[in-house]
Amino acid sequence: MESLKKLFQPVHEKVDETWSKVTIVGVGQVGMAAAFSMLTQSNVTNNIALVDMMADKLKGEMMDLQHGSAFMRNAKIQSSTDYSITAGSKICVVTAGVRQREGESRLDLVQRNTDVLKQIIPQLIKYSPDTILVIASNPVDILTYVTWKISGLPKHRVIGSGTNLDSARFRYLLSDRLGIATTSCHGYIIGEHGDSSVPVWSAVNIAGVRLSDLNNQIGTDDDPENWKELHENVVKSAYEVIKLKGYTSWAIGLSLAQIVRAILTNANSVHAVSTYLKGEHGIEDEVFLSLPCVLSHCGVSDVIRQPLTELEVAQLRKSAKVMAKVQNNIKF
Ligand SMILES: NC(=O)c1ccc[n+]([C@@H]2O[C@H](COP(=O)([O-])OP(=O)(O)OC[C@H]3O[C@@H](n4cnc5c(N)ncnc54)[C@H](O)[C@@H]3O)[C@@H](O)[C@H]2O)c1
Ligand SMILES: O=C1N[C@](c2ccsc2)(c2cccc(Nc3ccc(F)cc3)n2)CC(O)=C1Sc1ccccc1Cl
Repeated sequence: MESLKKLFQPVHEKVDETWSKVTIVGVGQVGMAAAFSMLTQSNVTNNIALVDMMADKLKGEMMDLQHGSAFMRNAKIQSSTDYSITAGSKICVVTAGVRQREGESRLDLVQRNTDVLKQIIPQLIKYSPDTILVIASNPVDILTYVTWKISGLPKHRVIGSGTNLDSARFRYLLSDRLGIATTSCHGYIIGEHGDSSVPVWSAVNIAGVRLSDLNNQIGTDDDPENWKELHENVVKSAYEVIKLKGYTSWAIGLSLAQIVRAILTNANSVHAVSTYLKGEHGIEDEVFLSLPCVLSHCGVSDVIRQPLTELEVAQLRKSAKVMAKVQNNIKF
């Protein structure tokens, strides 16, 4: 320690900051893309705890990230299979899960991932009782509901990534078709994440110019410009990416980092995420589906009430019934 005394004079004990601590459970493709995004994107966090059940993979991913510290902002990156490492996390992002087996039914997958969440969620709450849970594991809307039930947290502190990725892909495709930056192309996909999501055509706009005002058949089968294909390609591109690289990671990782940034910075910004929707648009069941939500330090502070067509409402209510039916068969 003698040489260090020549290097610097301690003035005050350093503080272990946890005000922006984020836990990521699951160091697979999604979890590590999320960790990398959070540590390298601006204004997210420099304090990450990684948890997984595969000890060697976990340590390897932690070390590999730590070795990039020279390119980060004083990052603190820790990991353990022991959940005590997660203590004091403001946000816990759950990407852990088992993959759908060939021919496996959605319900069977849900039950297996429910059993995974029954191991994870109580441990997270034990060490961070005030945390906000962000779920990415699929089927994300049902698993967000499962997390809400297991955790006992209030609904504003249990958030699913929902159609955040769907909406991002939709905006990219819109941007690509118009030749305008994606950040200036606005649109929301709502409802159930994945194959049954719902595009809100009346909300698609560039600088407030609604495409539906320029083409009142937009999104319909009669539309001569076939804008409906844009939403169809949101789904097709997911399957294409899986076919080409076997998984998806970068877009969902960036999507999770955006959600985390909005919460940690008390942004009050609007994002399509999966939230408790009983009572919205005539939904009667306790389900989690996506609508544009205001994200702030408390989690979901508001749900935006977009004017929807009868068809859009019907699609939303149909997804709610499908979710409720699956949820009623889950063994907790
Ligand atoms: N919501 C979305 O838009 C979206 C997009 C892409 C992927 N996903 C979903 O994200 C999830 C993760 O995908 P992936 O490609 O990273 O999978 P992956 O198999 O690469 O990683 C999953 C990780 O979870 C870990 N894990 C499993 N059980 C665990 C437990 N009980 N405790 C701790 N860790 C555990 C595994 O060890 C593995 O490292 C999947 O459910 C996938 O469908 C969602
Ligand atoms: O980009 C993805 N990749 C996944 C994936 C990642 C690793 S293995 C599969 C994907 C891709 C294609 C289909 C599909 N279906 C699925 C349905 C229920 C589940 F529980 C799990 C997966 N999932 C997981 C997923 O949710 C996405 S987004 C996505 C999927 C389908 C339609 C539209 C979108 Cl925006």
